[in-house]
Amino acid sequence: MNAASSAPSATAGGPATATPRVIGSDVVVSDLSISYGSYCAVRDVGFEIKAGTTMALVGESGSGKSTIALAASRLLPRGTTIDSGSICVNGKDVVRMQGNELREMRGDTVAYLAQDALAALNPVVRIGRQVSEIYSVRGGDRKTVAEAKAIAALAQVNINDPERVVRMYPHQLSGGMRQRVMIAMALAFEPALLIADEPTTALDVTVQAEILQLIVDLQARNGLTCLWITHDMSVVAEMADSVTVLYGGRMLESSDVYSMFDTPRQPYTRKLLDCFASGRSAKPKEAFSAIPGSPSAHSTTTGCPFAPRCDRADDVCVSETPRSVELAPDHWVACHHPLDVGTDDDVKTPALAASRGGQS
Ligand SMILES: Nc1ncnc2c1ncn2[C@@H]1O[C@H](COP(=O)(O)OP(=O)(O)OP(=O)(O)O)[C@@H](O)[C@H]1O
Repeated sequence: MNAASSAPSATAGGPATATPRVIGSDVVVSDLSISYGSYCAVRDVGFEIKAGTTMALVGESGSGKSTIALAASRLLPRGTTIDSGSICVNGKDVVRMQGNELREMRGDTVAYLAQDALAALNPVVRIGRQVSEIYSVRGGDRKTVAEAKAIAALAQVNINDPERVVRMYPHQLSGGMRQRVMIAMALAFEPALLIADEPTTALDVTVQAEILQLIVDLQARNGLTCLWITHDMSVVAEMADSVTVLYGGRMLESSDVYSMFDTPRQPYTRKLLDCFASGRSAKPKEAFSAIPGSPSAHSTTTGCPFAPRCDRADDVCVSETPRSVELAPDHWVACHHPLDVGTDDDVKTPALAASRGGQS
């Protein structure tokens, strides 16, 4: 797809049902290519997230999800180049920001929530100081005002007894509590876009569910736009309004979450969903689905990056990069041999409806 002209758009209708006060913004990523030295990790990626909705960026390890997340937060490591493209939030291109505009963008417009809260927090500084410094340093508040705001921010993310928690160090908190602190810090200045880079991967399932619910609640309250990075389709089923599937740094499919789960058109997406469905339904001794091969072994500049592992691939898949085509309204697919609709190619994933309390 030429993403600049035809970025797929998210469709509302996901978990948040209240009418929120929308602070979020449309996000439009166009023709984005990013390289680590001579290695191109992201190629010609484009998508759009409607204000107040959540888009999940999914794909196996190494597909380029975090690279896009870091680019949108302008946190890419030194030596990384954004070769082309734009990432527009609130109508402004984050890629081209410099100086004060860039400093203000971080936190004010775009907030980044990392997977590892323990690594992100300073181990020798009490929680209260870490949170209140956001208000005093960035917001210019007096110390007492900043401390009061820190306590209020911790209460907002359902931390009980925040007056006690502000006196604690990060290692004294559970993983879930640390992630709540990180969410409070990320949302301190009501950013337009929250980028959540697998923030629940390190947590056990019950804490994970609590954190997911917290973000859904916060989103329903303030209409935050969310880019959710994950390889976990059950999290996608829980959280996303729309989904973009990456593979080998390229976008293979993008649509609203229901079309993606019910009528995936890219064979790779279908295989990801088969893994998800088998993980949910597998009885003891029943085999889990897996995708044979590994993505890291196949870095291609021409052809479909999934071709070496795809059972539908032929010569054209190897020699020509598929263009992204809108096969149904807002359903974009890059594939020379897309799956058919209304045949056995469809997957019905009741788990999605169950995750959404029966919505469909
Ligand atoms: N700092 C770096 N230097 C060089 N190559 C990198 C760097 N960071 C990532 N890469 C490479 O870029 C590609 C995309 O990596 P990225 O971390 O964006 O993928 P991902 O989909 O987020 O994977 P994961 O789910 O494992 O985090 C991979 O091949 C990776 O090895």
